[in-house]
This record gives sequence, C-alpha cells and structure tokens, in this order.
Amino acid sequence: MTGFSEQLRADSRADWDAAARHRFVDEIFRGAVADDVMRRYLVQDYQFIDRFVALIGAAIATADRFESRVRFAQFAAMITSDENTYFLRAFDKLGVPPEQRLAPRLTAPTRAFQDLMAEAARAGSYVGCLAVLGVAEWLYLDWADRPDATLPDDFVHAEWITLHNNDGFRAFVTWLRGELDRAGAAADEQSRARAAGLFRRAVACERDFFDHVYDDAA
Ligand SMILES: Cc1ncc(CN)c(N)n1
Repeated sequence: MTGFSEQLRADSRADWDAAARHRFVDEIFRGAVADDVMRRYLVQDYQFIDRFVALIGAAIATADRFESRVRFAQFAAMITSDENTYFLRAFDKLGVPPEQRLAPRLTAPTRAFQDLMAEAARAGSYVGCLAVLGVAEWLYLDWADRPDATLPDDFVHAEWITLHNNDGFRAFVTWLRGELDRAGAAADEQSRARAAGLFRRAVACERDFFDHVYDDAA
C-alpha cells in the first residue's frame, strides 16, 4: 500500500516537478546562478529558515514520542550551526549588508511561506507540522540528489547543494517521510485532510519561492 507521504506527493506532482527541476536548480549545479539572484534567494531564505526552526520547535512539542523529539532537536542543531554559518559566509562573500540579513523587505512568496509555517505550528497537530517540514526537506533532497554531478567551484553554490544531499540529510529525509507515513496512518480523517492541504500549499510555495528570485532578473 502506498504511504501517506507518497500519496501527498502524487497529489502535487505538477508543482513538485516544476520546483525540483527549476531553472535555479539547473543553474546552481552549473555554478551559473547570477550573484544578484543568489543574493535575493539567500536573503529571503534566511527569513524562511527563521520560521522553519520555529516549526521544528512545534514538531518537538507535538510529537507523540521522545525519540522523535530527539531527532528533530538534533536536526534543529544542524540548521542553527552548519547551515546558519553557511548563510553568514555566503552573505559576506556576496556583500549582503546587515539590514538585509536581519530585516529585509519580505517578498510575497516568503510571507506566504512564513504564514503557512506559522499556521501549521499554531494548529498544534504533529501530522500537520510533518506535512510542511516533509515538503521542505524532501523536495530539497529531490533536487539536490545527483550523485554523478560535479560540484561547482564557488562554495556559495557547492555548499547549498551539499547541505541538501549529504548522507545525514538523506537519512533524515527518509526518517521524516516514515514519520509522516506513521502519523498519517494514525490520524483521523479530519487531521489527514488538514495535513494534505498544508502539504499541497507548501509544494506550491516552494515553486513560487524559486520563481520569484528571477522576477527582477529575467
Ligand atoms: C524555501 C526553502 N525550502 C526548503 C529549504 C530546505 N531546508 C529551504 N532552505 N528553503
């Protein structure tokens, strides 16, 4: 029988594939994302990450067992250390000023994504938190996982790929999908339907997020 995670992805196939095969993905593997596009992407993504860590906190609070809380706490530690320092080094390299790092003007897709994560956190449902976290990490593994690809020279491009295709990340996404399958199977119909809605909206947000960094650039 197909698990909940696979069913949800199948329901969002068009947006999922558009995001996972986005122009940004093709360009980052070629080391060809223009600096102004990369700057716009990372500045907005840093604001995404802020709410994303808060959503991990909600998953820790709503999880139904200690081992799940431990796994999420370890993942939050990685984001707030290795991934955070990547952003800071990339901002230095790209010349991003302090106000753009801390309080940039949010674009509509960033705000929509933040609102979705806040909504999932507030609802206090573990399966709902998993739906949004699952999209964010599974979709990123999907685009980044090209074992035969040569990495670009610039660390700003290369590390954004390796943060999302290393063995630890792959194992975490496998676990996260299993967790979504498990919580989905245990949930009542109403919670499953709410989680499905969050998943669908999160996939659409991922697509819009990639699209919008090219809005002023094309
Ligand atoms: C928009 C977005 N989605 C997902 C990820 C992967 N953590 C991210 N950094 N940014």
